Amino acid sequence: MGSNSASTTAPEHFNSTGCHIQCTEGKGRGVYASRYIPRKTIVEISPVLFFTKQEYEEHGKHTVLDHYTFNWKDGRMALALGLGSLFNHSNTPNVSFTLDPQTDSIKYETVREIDPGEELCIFYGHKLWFDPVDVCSVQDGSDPEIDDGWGGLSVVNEEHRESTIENEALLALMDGDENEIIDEESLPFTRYKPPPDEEELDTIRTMLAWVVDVPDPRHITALLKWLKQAGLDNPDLGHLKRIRKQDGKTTLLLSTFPTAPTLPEGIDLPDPIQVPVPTSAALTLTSLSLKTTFWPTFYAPRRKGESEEWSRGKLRWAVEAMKAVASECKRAKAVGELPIAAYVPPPYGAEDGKRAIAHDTRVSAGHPLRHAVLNLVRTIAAADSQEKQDDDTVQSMEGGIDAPRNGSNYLLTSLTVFLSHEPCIMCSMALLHSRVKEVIYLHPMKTGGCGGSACLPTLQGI
Ligand SMILES: C[S@@+](CC[C@H](N)C(=O)[O-])C[C@H]1O[C@@H](n2cnc3c(N)ncnc32)[C@H](O)[C@@H]1O
Repeated sequence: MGSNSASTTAPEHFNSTGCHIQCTEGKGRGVYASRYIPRKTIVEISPVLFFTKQEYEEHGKHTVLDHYTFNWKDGRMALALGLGSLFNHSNTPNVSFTLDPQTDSIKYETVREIDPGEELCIFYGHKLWFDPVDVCSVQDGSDPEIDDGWGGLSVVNEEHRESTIENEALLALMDGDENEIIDEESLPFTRYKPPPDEEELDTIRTMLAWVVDVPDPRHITALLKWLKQAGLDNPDLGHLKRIRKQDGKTTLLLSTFPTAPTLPEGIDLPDPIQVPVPTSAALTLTSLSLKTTFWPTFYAPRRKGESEEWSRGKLRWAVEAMKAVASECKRAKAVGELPIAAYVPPPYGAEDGKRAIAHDTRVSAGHPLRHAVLNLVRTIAAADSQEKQDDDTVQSMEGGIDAPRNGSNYLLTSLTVFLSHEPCIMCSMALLHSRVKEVIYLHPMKTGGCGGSACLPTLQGI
């Protein structure tokens, strides 16, 4: 795009905010910093020229203007005048923009400090019509999490939301019967593709579980009842059979908790022991026979498409959750923290359940580990522990038994965590340890532990 003339530097732009126009190989013209620009500097306010949809469809779309026009809030097509049309795209933008319908203009503001010579970029959206060259990302080797802008959040950020082409597609997808399933190809996110099932003995992933031999199989019914009452029928072990009958011996699977469960009194049992058991169901028959050598495992071949289907209703639920994340990011930003947030809502369709939200507090706490995810996990742990104390008080008042609730020892069993940014390896491990069901994030990170630098759940030994 634009002219790639031999002279690559134009005079400094007369908006005098320290920007000039310059050409780059593969991108055409772009906006560059002539000098150091502090964070939160308004570098440009561009007036906007409007076209009707019809004018755009019949004319604009077939001209070079197509590279510059975008949807305004009310459905008209808009063209930013001034520098506005010359900001190139980056996945890690250093400039955010706000549409102002009062003045029919767009405000461009830096989201971090900009060094002289750096290009100023905005985030166009996730579906680009060209092959992006991305040099706006942090260039000085500093921590991208610290220097993070608003990349990715524009999809759910109210101020930016309606300016992206994909938003119209998103609104259309959410519209209609809540139970209607959305085609996998139309979903507004990409799924991390799990690796194929383990089909070699030494690649089977296992975890340690407590088991106990039951010398008299007539006690099995009573023991299964006890497992339930004791809260040990954890969904985490749902892929494994509870009882193994081998070489004339009956063995009962108890739990994967770190410490051995206290066995019921009145039944004569040996001490529990720990054995390795598969971490997931068998997806193929070969894997089934291998996994069963560790412990009897259920055979659960994946359905076509392999992963859980998404309905329009579930998408609406997820978009609402992401809006909560974006608002939390704004709150964090307003108090000088990094705009990184994590949110866990009750599961889709559930009327009630755990709910918590947290943002990064590394700046105010002066603590390098106060990542949003760790703050979220701590919030949930604190709430759980408070709830348990309250339950204990009620139980002791009522003389009830002190039994953990089903799956209550894990913090995020069956829950989805929504994040502004892909969690780092430390946070991914915390989520995994909390037995999170799924993680949905907006902004991928090179250092991430959910597909960026590694995908933790797929690592050998985890
Ligand atoms: C709004 S214009 C930006 C200014 C444009 N570079 C020019 O010279 O006029 C959008 C166009 O710039 C180009 N562009 C923007 N960001 C880019 C990027 N990261 N990599 C490659 N081309 C980019 C694409 O051709 C796109 O259609």
